Amino acid sequence: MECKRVAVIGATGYTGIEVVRLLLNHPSVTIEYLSANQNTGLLSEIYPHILNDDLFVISTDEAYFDNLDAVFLCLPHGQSNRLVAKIPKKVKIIDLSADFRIKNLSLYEEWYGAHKSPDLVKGAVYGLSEIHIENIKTARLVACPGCYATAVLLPLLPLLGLGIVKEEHIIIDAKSGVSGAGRSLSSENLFCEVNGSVKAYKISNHRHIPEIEQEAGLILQKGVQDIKVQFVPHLIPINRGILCSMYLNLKENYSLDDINSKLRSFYKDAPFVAINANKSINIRSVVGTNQCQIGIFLGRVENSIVVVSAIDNLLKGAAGQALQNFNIMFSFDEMTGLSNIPFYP
Ligand SMILES: NC(=O)C1=CN([C@@H]2O[C@H](COP(=O)(O)OP(=O)(O)OC[C@H]3O[C@@H](n4cnc5c(N)ncnc54)[C@H](OP(=O)(O)O)[C@@H]3O)[C@@H](O)[C@H]2O)C=CC1
Ligand SMILES: CC(=O)N[C@@H](CCC(=O)OP(=O)(O)O)C(=O)O
Repeated sequence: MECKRVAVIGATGYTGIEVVRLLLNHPSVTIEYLSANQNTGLLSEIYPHILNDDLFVISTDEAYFDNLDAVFLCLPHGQSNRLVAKIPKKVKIIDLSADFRIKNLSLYEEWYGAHKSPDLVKGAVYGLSEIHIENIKTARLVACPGCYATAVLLPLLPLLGLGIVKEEHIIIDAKSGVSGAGRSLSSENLFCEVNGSVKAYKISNHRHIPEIEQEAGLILQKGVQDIKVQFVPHLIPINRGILCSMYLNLKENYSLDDINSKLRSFYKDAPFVAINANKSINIRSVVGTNQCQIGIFLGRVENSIVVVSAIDNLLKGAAGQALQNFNIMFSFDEMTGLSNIPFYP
């Protein structure tokens, strides 16, 4: 099959270098160039785990787009929406930032500031692969979801959409490894600050709340701000991975077997989503993979369930889902370049 020519903009960040690693194992991709803000030069000198001596990182100011089929934007929020206007329409865009995730511009502005390419927001597709696969197939611009949002929405959306759980009192407790914060320096993420501790942060004030509420509202055919969730993220002293526990109330007295079979049937064609009743879920079993593992349990309170999901924030939560979306956009098998099994222990 013909190779697609791609560029990775922001290739020196944590998600960017994961995209590069995955692309190097993709049989139908040619990397045209990589770019960064300041960290330019031979990639193997910036990242010693990459041994190729022919991959150079240029400045994003010198980025060109004419001969590309696709571009991965792995930039901080507010930078992608600046750049997209320069990209010709024939080039497909896979954006890992939040710039095109939120459909309501005033809501976007509330959380991220003024949008620099508002005209392109409407046509962008929210890139939660399993849920929006049909729209992703024909999309020109895919906005990959946030890492926490992916771990929350994969179990939550079918539970809401199939009428299994109530939309009120959705309680989400999520924990993330430190790579979720990116590679740029911040004293909050220094070893001594993070190691040996766990902290809850941005309680009820995390920027993934609007995208979670938007998608929950859409699946229920309600407004993007009609559903409210309690969301508490925690920073834990590991490099990668997200574990998310959700406490939900059932609409009817469903058995666990019922819920398990409804979810399994919803995801029957989704190679990266694994559902199990009463299976203990952990981060180790998904790190290094594009999987989302989901465990469902009966709650102790009458008519309640507890749902636990785990993903690798840099793969299903970022670069892996981005490549999955690329595969869908270009009609490759969804799993191309993504079929890793995690190492153990
Ligand atoms: N980390 C994660 O788990 C996830 C991250 N995301 C999102 O993906 C995007 C990238 O995240 P991540 O890789 O973690 O971030 P990093 O901070 O690790 O990397 C950012 C990249 O963008 C470049 N860059 C930094 N500032 C600018 C600027 N002002 N203009 C142009 N380029 C710039 C950096 O270049 P240089 O090295 O030269 O500074 C680097 O290549 C973000 O929007 C993030 O929110 C989404 C899901 C998960
Ligand atoms: C541990 C940690 O700091 N995580 C990041 C989320 C990273 C991510 O996926 O989100 P965006 O793409 O929306 O930036 C945070 O809480 O801000």
